[in-house]
Amino acid sequence: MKEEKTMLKIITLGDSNVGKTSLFYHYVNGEYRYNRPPSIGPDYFIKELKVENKHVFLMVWDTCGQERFQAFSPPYFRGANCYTLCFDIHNEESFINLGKWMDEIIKYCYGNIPFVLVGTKSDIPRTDKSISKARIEQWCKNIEDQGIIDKVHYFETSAKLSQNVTELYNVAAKLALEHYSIVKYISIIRPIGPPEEVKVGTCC
Ligand SMILES: Nc1nc2c(ncn2[C@@H]2O[C@H](COP(=O)(O)OP(=O)(O)OP(=O)(O)O)[C@@H](O)[C@H]2O)c(=O)[nH]1
Repeated sequence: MKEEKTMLKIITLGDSNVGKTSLFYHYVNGEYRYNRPPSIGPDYFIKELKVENKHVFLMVWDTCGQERFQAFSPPYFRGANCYTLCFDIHNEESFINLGKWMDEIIKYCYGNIPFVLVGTKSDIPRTDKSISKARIEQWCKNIEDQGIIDKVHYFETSAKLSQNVTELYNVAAKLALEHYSIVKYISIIRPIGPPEEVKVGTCC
């Protein structure tokens, strides 16, 4: 029998300049690109891989963190199986704005929200102004305590030094497959249409 092919959608989110495109570019091309112009719109690529012995197509979306993109972003938030939520570990504002990005994700999801938290630019040594590991752990714990997700998966990455880039996308792919299976299961057991509060099909 022909193996069923599964398309999983992963969306990269976070403030402008945190290094989203550099991560995305590194994952696609296996290298760091210096002097890249800022993103002017969303971009994506599709990669074929095996996740837990299942043949899947990973559709990874890069977005730009600018306000003008956020104003038009809802179509890109929808239909995701996992989000990679990025902040720069040396940029306080990008860490504080994680709450804003979470609010956006929550609008389009229900149940356990599949996301991976990514602290970027780990090749730059931490200073007093950087976000401490203790603060990041506290942020993860708050999210877990609110029941938004059972366990936050956190990676500190460097696109520049190739640290944790593949690892983060491997975990995102695994979470995306789990989410895909749950949504598929719900749509099978509720074929006539979901009750209003479940909103299958309009969420991630
Ligand atoms: N040291 C270091 N710098 C990085 C790393 N990743 C990205 N940068 C730098 O951070 C800046 C922003 O990187 P981008 O990948 O363009 O950031 P972005 O989040 O996609 O920005 P927008 O497209 O505006 O949303 C660039 O100058 C990169 O060279 C990293 O791992 N280490």
